[in-house]
Amino acid sequence: MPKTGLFFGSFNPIHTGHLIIANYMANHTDLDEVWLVVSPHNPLKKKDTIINMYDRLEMANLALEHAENIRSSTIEFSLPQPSYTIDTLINLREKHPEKQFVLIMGSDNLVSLKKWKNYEIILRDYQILVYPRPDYPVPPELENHPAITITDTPLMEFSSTFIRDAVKNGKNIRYFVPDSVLAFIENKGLYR
Ligand SMILES: Nc1ncnc2c1ncn2[C@@H]1O[C@H](COP(=O)(O)OP(=O)(O)OP(=O)(O)O)[C@@H](O)[C@H]1O
Ligand SMILES: O=C(O)c1ccc[n+]([C@@H]2O[C@H](COP(=O)([O-])O)[C@@H](O)[C@H]2O)c1
Repeated sequence: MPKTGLFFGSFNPIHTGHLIIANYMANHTDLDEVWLVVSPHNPLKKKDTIINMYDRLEMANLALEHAENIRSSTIEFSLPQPSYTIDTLINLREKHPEKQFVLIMGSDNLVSLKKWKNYEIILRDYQILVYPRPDYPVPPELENHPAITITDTPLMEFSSTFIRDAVKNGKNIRYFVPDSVLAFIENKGLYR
């Protein structure tokens, strides 16, 4: 059964950290592919900091132009908002019974997992590959949980928040995002 990693996120905007994680998961683990699922609205985030989902998708597609075994997914664009992960997982399972889905998340999301809708069902029914993130140690009660695998990958101390703040302050963000994404942000005047 093909194994597909689902990397859910706001991607506001997508950055080099996301791309390194997606590439590691798609090409250095036993996953066959990774789908980067652009979420219209994370239930735990205020909507006013999140730009239009189509611009976020476009940036993800630009960033993934040369990626191997990684593609974007718009599955949540047609589902109710905010975007509850369990609802998307159930929908994907129905649509793709031939695939085994595995979740990919940074350790910050693992820290807030207990606030997610039906998180016990997620932990019961899905494997989760966790990418460690500075300042977000894995909660001890989840460290040895059978659903969870912590990957042995380098820490990257940057975030979409850092990029949005830098753009607002007129700072240079080259290399934090791919050149194509940088050009898109500049041309559309995003995050100013
Ligand atoms: N530097 C990083 N190291 C590890 N995981 C990361 C990193 N940046 C993002 N992630 C993970 O990528 C996924 C999508 O993240 P998201 O789009 O929220 O990016 P973010 O940088 O955390 O954004 P924001 O700063 O807006 O909260 C989440 O699972 C998050 O944990
Ligand atoms: O299902 C939930 O209750 C839930 C709560 C918080 C976050 N999520 C999802 O987790 C993903 C990570 O979001 P983000 O903003 O950290 O990139 C995104 O797809 C959210 O919709 C899901």
